[in-house]
Amino acid sequence: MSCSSRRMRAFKRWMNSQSIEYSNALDLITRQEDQQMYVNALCDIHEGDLIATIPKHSCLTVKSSGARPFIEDFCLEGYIALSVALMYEKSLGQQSPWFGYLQLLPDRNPDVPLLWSLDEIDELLLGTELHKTVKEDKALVYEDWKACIVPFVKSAPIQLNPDYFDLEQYLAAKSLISSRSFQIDDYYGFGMVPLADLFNHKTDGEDVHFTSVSSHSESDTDSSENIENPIDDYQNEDILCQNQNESTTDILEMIMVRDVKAGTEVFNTYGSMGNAALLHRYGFTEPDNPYNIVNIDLELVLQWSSSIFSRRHTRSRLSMWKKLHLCEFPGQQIDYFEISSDGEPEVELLKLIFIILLPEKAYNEFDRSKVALISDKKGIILSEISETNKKLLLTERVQGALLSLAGIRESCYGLRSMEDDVEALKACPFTNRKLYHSLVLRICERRILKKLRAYAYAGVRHLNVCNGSTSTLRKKFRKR
Ligand SMILES: C[S@@+](CC[C@H](N)C(=O)[O-])C[C@H]1O[C@@H](n2cnc3c(N)ncnc32)[C@H](O)[C@@H]1O
Repeated sequence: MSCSSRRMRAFKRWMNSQSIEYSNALDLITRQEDQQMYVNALCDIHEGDLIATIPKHSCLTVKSSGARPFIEDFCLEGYIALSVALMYEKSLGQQSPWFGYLQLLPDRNPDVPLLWSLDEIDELLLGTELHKTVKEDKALVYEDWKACIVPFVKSAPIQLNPDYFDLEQYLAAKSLISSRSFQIDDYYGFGMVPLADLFNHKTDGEDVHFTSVSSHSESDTDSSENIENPIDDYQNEDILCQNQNESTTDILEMIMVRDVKAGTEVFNTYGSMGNAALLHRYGFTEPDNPYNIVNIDLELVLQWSSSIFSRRHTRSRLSMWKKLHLCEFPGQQIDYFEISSDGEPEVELLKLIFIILLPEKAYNEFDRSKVALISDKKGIILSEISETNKKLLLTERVQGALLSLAGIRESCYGLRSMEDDVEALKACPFTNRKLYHSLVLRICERRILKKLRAYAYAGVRHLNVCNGSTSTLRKKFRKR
């Protein structure tokens, strides 16, 4: 019997000891090539079938861990507290009540970019939405470890083996928590949920819902809350601190939300996330993910503006846009603008570009009246422009600016062209997961930028047809 089959058998025995029950229609599989686990249907399973029940006390959380009193005394919270609980239980080895579960898990999830080396991050994530974020994450994790974990180990009232709490172990715990934890309820907060964490994710195509059944709800009738989405806001202390006294229910249920044929995989969903978020938290991407986005940083727009106009011009237009924005959305600061998966820029980006490009006379007029001229005859009130009528702002100059911005954003990916990336992906074995998923991310982001260019060009073409001035415009854009 292979090592992975032995571990799976031990896990099944442990589940039995914890009263975790699951349907005999489920096959828990470990793929030999890469040791990835997943769940298959052994026979047809139908919508509405209850396929598993998991007592909450079997989940590894801060509340259930033996380290709870020390964690609470030390006032650790959120993901730091759960990491300590996980490292503590691992340090106990066979003495831990979760040994049968922990022995099945990998030591860490090496696909999560937090665990990549700085060289890998620079090489594989250059230009992507994750490049800066992951570098910042790494620095923050080190600071957290130094500021919280080291003093905790030194001052804990019981002897802890520091080898199980070093930086490596903390990073390993963080990668597991990031990719395998679920929000349980207000009492338990979030934690590791055995069995539920063997299901892989499929965007908008899940087969099963993971649910907390409440038998003591306010209405005194049974109610259920879908907790399919593993704690997107797991650092939200408000949620974790509510109702500290008791858990309203004892079990979690997994219920089928569609039919699955025998022999096929049963998928959960981790939520509606683009590839950057999936790679960041779970270490994988999907080829056609409708939630992909690309951001254009405000900094980049200012860089573009300063390359054409004086600094004074850029500063005063920026502050006008900020004033207008804060009037509409008090307290909401914008540092970047989203480009959706179909290449549409968010309206605030168009407004900012529009204001930057207003000729001096029109700008002064706009400053007085808040009505901006979009042509000799037509004026618009900028605050009345929303996502639905934003195309009104697509003047010829705004479209030109969008093309320039798409070009500047594209240059962040370095010297390798999109075609190079596509070729590299074709040649990349799926088992080289870091390279494979970072290429998918780069390509899907660059496809969005291509669509942004098409969005701008489409407007340009439309205007040319209306104005009958195709050649002049073409020349203008070739020069840029
Ligand atoms: C909650 S676990 C799911 C079970 C996991 N396959 C295992 O071996 O334990 C989440 C991890 O599974 C992998 N995973 C989940 N869904 C995936 C998908 N659609 N494609 C590739 N990997 C996926 C990723 O490594 C992710 O971090």
